[in-house]
Amino acid sequence: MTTTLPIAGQRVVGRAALRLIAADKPSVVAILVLNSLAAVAGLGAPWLLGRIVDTVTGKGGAVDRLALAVLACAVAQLLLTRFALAIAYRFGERTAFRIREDFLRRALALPAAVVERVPAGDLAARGTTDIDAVASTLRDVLPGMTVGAVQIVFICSALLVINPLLGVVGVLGLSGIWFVTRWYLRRARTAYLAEGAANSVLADELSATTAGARTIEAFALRERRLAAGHAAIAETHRTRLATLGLRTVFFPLVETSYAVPVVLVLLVGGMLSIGGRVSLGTVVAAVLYLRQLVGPLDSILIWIEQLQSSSASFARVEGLAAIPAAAPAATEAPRDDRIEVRGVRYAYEPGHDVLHGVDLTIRPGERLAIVGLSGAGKSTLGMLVAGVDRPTAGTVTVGGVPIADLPPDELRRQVVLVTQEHHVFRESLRDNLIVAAPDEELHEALKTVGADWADDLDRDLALHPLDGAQAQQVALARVVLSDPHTVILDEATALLDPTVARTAERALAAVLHERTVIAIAHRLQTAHDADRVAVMEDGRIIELGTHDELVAAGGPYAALWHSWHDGV
Ligand SMILES: Nc1ncnc2c1ncn2[C@@H]1O[C@H](COP(=O)(O)OP(=O)(O)OP(=O)(O)O)[C@@H](O)[C@H]1O
Repeated sequence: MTTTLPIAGQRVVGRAALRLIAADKPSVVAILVLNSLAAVAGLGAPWLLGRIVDTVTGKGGAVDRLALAVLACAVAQLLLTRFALAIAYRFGERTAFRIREDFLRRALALPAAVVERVPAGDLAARGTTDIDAVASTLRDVLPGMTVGAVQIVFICSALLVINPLLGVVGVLGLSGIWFVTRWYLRRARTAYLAEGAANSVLADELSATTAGARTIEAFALRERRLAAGHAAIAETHRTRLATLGLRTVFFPLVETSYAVPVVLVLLVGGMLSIGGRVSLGTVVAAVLYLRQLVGPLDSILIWIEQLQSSSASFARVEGLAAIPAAAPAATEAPRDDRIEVRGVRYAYEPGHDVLHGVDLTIRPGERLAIVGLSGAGKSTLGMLVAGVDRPTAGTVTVGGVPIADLPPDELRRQVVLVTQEHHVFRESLRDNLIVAAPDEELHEALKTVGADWADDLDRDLALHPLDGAQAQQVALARVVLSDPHTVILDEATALLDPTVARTAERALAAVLHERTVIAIAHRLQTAHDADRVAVMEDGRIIELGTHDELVAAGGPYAALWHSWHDGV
């Protein structure tokens, strides 16, 4: 069962955007000022063209000087825009950097148990495509909106100044755009959130399909995966069509709304001009201003549209902050190496306990095997004893301190969980060993686990990847370096091929030497060799004792043992 990552509300997104803007105030101010000046420079041309018309019709000054002024305005606008853009791009990239860093920090601060349960595709989509969408909007939206807004304010003012009546007619004629935009905004956020969620599901399906390629082949699951993939693609298609559908209504309506004020000004201006109350040049300038409004209005509306999609993305990025980070670490150090599990319950989903009050004391130095049918709760118990998550009720302590509260460095010295998943990072071999130690110690640890191939600690594992057996040796070398008193083995060598498993088991034996071992046993031979065996069924320990005691007791373990032993 997976957990869905939360989505931040509009207010949280708004505050986060303001924080990002406030973090780079000088750039924002420069962007606003330069773009405003560029917008003012851009206003010179229509007014000057109006004067040229009046000059030609015999009411003004020299045409050549006016034409030169038009050119000067254009050059000033070009230069100011260029500098404003350069600052805006740098601002955008710095901001993207900040969002990415924050996202990474938040993702790493999530409790490991949460990370394991969230769909990997969703986390990846939020960390890549969503952040990209936010970053490019922040980079472009500020200059885009400023230029647009300043131009609109100045153009409308100019319109009102050259002729107040024509100005009012023009501005009123534009009001239809407001209604159209309101209609659109009411629907867009939900539609874009649905699109983002569908994209995440698709990313998840694709990553699950690639990660499970072997299983799919082995169990002939191709058709089932195709059906699941098809459903995810169909949902992406449907949600994309929904947002595109909104745009197919929005943009044509806006286009039509632009013509309304021009027609009105031409009608009113024409009548006033015939009556001699306004010059033809003024009507021409008013119409040119209105036509000039189309550019900034268009860009503002495109930005509003873009803001809808990227604020949905930002809501997904910020959603991560809504998950409580791992609880503060314990300050107390464990008194001894004794691990106690008392009255432990655990639920992956609220209300559905998979452990129902487990009690267990793990004696320092013992080898304890946990056996039971699939789904009995063995891995869950192992995960809690390893401090990956806290129990829903009850306690899991080492030396009297709750294990999951230990700071990572301390926890690593107490208990380490070894599973069949060996994470190798795209870094050097040295960095992959994780524990900072002198080279001799690192070599020694690698030698202990039989990694004869590992002579170069600087080997770049991104360029020269490890095979399965080598990756497992690196994982075991990490255990040697952490030097915990207790190691939990959960299917540590179960899925490896037999030749590799033998090497791995030799390495494992070296690692386990003189440590407490809790082995989640899939082969009863492991239980036979252990000091004690705990038998789990439906989230409870139903038997606990030595192999011989349990066989003699003739209970569930004895039955399991006989059926396995007779089958061998
Ligand atoms: N991530 C998870 N989300 C929801 N339920 C889970 C999750 N992991 C395990 N469970 C459920 O918890 C119960 C115990 O599972 P657990 O993996 O601990 O059993 P197990 O004994 O280790 O089984 P196996 O031998 O198959 O690994 C099962 O019902 C399982 O379906």
